[in-house]
Amino acid sequence: MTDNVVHLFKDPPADTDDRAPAPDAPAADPLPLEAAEVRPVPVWRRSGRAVGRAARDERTRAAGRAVVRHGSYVVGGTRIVARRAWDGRTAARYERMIRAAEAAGNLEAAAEWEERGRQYRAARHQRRMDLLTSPEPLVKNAAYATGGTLAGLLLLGVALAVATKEPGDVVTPLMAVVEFIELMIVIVSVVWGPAVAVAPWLALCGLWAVGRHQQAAPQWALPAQQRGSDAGAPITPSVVVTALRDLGIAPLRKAIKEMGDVGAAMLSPIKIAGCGVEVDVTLPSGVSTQEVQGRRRKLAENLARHEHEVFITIPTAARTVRLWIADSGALDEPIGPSPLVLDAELRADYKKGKAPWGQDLRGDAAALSLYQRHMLVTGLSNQGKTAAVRALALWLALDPTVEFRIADLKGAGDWAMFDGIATVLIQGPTDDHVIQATEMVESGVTEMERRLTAPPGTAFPPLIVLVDEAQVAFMCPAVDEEKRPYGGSKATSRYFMAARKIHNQGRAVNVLLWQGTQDPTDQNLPKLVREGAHTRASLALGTESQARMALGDKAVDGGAAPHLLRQGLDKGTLVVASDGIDIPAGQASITVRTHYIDTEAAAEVGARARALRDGVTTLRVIDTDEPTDPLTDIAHVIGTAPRVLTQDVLQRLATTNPKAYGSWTHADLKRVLEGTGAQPYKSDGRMVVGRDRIARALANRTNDGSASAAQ
Ligand SMILES: Nc1ncnc2c1ncn2[C@@H]1O[C@H](COP(=O)(O)OP(=O)(O)OP(=O)(O)O)[C@@H](O)[C@H]1O
Repeated sequence: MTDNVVHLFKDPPADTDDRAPAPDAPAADPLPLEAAEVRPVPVWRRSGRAVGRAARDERTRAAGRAVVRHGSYVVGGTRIVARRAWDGRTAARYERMIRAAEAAGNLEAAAEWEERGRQYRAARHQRRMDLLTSPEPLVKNAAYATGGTLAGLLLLGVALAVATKEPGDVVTPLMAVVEFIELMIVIVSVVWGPAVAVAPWLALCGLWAVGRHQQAAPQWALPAQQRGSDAGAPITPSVVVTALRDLGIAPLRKAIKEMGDVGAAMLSPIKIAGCGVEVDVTLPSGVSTQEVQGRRRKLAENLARHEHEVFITIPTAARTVRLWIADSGALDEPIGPSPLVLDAELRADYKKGKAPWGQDLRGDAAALSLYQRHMLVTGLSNQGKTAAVRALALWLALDPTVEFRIADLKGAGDWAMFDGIATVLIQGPTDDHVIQATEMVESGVTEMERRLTAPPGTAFPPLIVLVDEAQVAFMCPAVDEEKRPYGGSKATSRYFMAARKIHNQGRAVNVLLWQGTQDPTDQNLPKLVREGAHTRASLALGTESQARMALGDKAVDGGAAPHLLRQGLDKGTLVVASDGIDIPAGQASITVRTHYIDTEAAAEVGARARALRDGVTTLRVIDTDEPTDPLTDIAHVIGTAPRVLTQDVLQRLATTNPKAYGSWTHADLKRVLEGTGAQPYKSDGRMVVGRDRIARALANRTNDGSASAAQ
């Protein structure tokens, strides 16, 4: 019969699993390795993997998060509503505020809250006592009200009956009220059932809404846009308090925990300040302002900002730190061009004016008074030091009474636009340039000493002696013929001693030293020279110890942190310590983002400054080995001015060629010019040398020369 069976499938598969091999069957070959590995995986393991895959699937996780989130909203909302109700019914709020004030060490506020709590309790007690005695008047009042209403309705009915002449109308108003009440009862009896059914759901929705509004769910369960994307999030009191709490300062954490919800009592109102916000934090007792300052990076990260976007300063109020928190990325936006470039009519006033330098972090204009202040600007290389000092010099150049003597010891042409403005312009990095720069500073000392011996009441035009890249001078190994070094910081070091002398006495007679220096060390910027400057400003620096050199301990202890500026990114941003700039009360320094005036724009401003001046001749120091021709040199130092004071001629000659003219007196000048027809003469009561007379003397000499040559 089996032969007659027709299989409905082709070659049925051999079911090797279920059937044991026949005892007499030949032993099967052992399975090759590959075959062993593809053995089916047990069902339990496959199901486990499938469950794991499903659990890891993003859709499952999103669904899980949604369930937890919405559940948490309800639970959190219930907690919040319950606490609000509890706060409303009890004195818990006052207790909490007292604890917060105590934790913050503010005993005055604690006493005030205690008093408010006492008043609240007294009022509550009074209400309860009133409740005990209230039923009798309540009943009475209800009886009066009912009687009054009935009487009123009847009166109305009587009036109606008189009007309609229907005696039955007396009760019409009364019946209308009865019918209305009946209708209400019907409505309530109809609505009551569904209302009772719906009310719990409405309450649930309300609690959910409260929880959702307060984001009362774990961070990980929140929607993606609220979770972890707090970079640049607005700064709210709770964000600041949480950031402070998580700063890792145990007493601060403990105090904030004790304050609970009212930790924000430590904060002043958060104010918009430029491209960021500002808030003062009164620290609880036991927490020092220094501890908070020392954790700037952590605080910034807790506030979802970069370190350079948070500034911590110490205002006047005790135990208080002032936080300035930039809007995310705002500090990387450039500030606008300088008013010097924008306003072609701008003029400077050395004494009363302020140089428009840039903006402070609040976005307010930062202007610096340069009146009688020595200046030191430091920073790492290529951070904008020259541009910052030059911006100030360009502004001051718009006051034609100011004389500049400039040595640029880099010599890359950054100061070339001062040709025709400065009376001395040295540009170059070699030892020879340092020697000339030193002699230029020494000529400043000579001028200062002359002024110091002038009769009291003499007015002195400002003289700015400016050395850019002054570290080159301090590091110069050259020595003069008396073996005195030009560089270094010994008592015999010529640059150092000249700088110190100007620092010590130059201010009162308007002889001021401005120095720009790079990457300060004790060697390239000696302590006495750093301390002598009234205005100290620093661009990005490498270390805190350099910041201390640049700005002084007081400024750094007060929060100045140029070492935290970002090299390369914060170009042109300076931390400034000076009484010439408005610094918020209690702060020791201010951060200024300077306007950048590039070399081209600087040349334009320079041209305007030159036009305001009366033909200044810039001396590029003459090679001292050249033979001297006094008449030509005098003509050169007079330049295009019609006449120059003999004193100034002597001084310019000494600057140009100190070897030849350094020791010259009025008598020498007179001797040389005698018989040339260009002798010094009196003009407005002062001895001067006239340009035209010198030119004539030179021309006569040439003619004489050519005449004698012709003979
Ligand atoms: N206020 C500014 N804003 C933006 N960028 C600036 C500013 N000032 C300078 N820079 C940029 O920094 C570069 C270097 O400026 P600068 O030559 O003034 O630096 P430096 O510190 O004097 O350099 P070095 O010490 O090497 O002489 C400029 O070419 C410019 O690109």
